[in-house]
Amino acid sequence: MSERIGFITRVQSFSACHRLHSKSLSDEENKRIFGKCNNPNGHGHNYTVEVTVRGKIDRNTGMVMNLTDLKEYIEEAIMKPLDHKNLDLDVPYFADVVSTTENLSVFIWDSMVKLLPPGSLYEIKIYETDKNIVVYRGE
Ligand SMILES: Nc1nc2c(c(=O)[nH]1)N=C([C@H](O)[C@H](O)COP(=O)(O)OP(=O)(O)OP(=O)(O)O)CN2
Ligand SMILES: [Zn+2]
Repeated sequence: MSERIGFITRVQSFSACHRLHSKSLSDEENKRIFGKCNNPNGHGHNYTVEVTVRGKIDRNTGMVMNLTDLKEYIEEAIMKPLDHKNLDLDVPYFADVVSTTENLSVFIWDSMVKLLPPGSLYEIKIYETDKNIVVYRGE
C-alpha cells in the first residue's frame, strides 16, 4: 500500500487580555483604527486555538504523531506563555508587536514549530471570538 498522509488537530482554549495599540501610531490614529479595542485598560478573550500537524501515517503505530505528545507541546508553546496573561505586558514578544490575532497566530506558530518534527506543522487557527477567526500557515 502506498504511503498515506494524514492531518491531526488538537484544540486548546486559553484566556488572556490585551489592548490593540501600536507604538508607531499616534494616540488619535490608534483610537480611530482600533476603536473600542484601544481601551487603555484593555479587554479579555477566551481564545480557542486549533493546531494541525501533517505527516505520514506510520505503518506500525497508525499515527501521524502521538496526540499525547502534541498535547505536551501545546502546554509548553501556548498555555505556559499565554494562559491567564496580559499579552502586552506579560509576553515579551508583544512589547513592540500589536497583539492582534494575526500576530498571536505567528507567535504560536513560531513557538510550536520549534518543538515539532521539521516540516510537520501545517496550520494554526485561532478563534478570538465566535465570529473572528484567523488562520496562519507559516508563510
Ligand atoms: N484583523 C483584526 N481585527 C481585529 C482584531 C484582530 O485581532 N485582527 N481584534 C479586534 C479586537 O481584539 C476585538 O476584541 C474584537 O472583538 P469584537 O469586535 O467585540 O468581537 P466580535 O466581532 O465577535 O463582536 P460582536 O460585537 O459581537 O460582533 C478587533 N479587530
Ligand atoms: Zn481583543
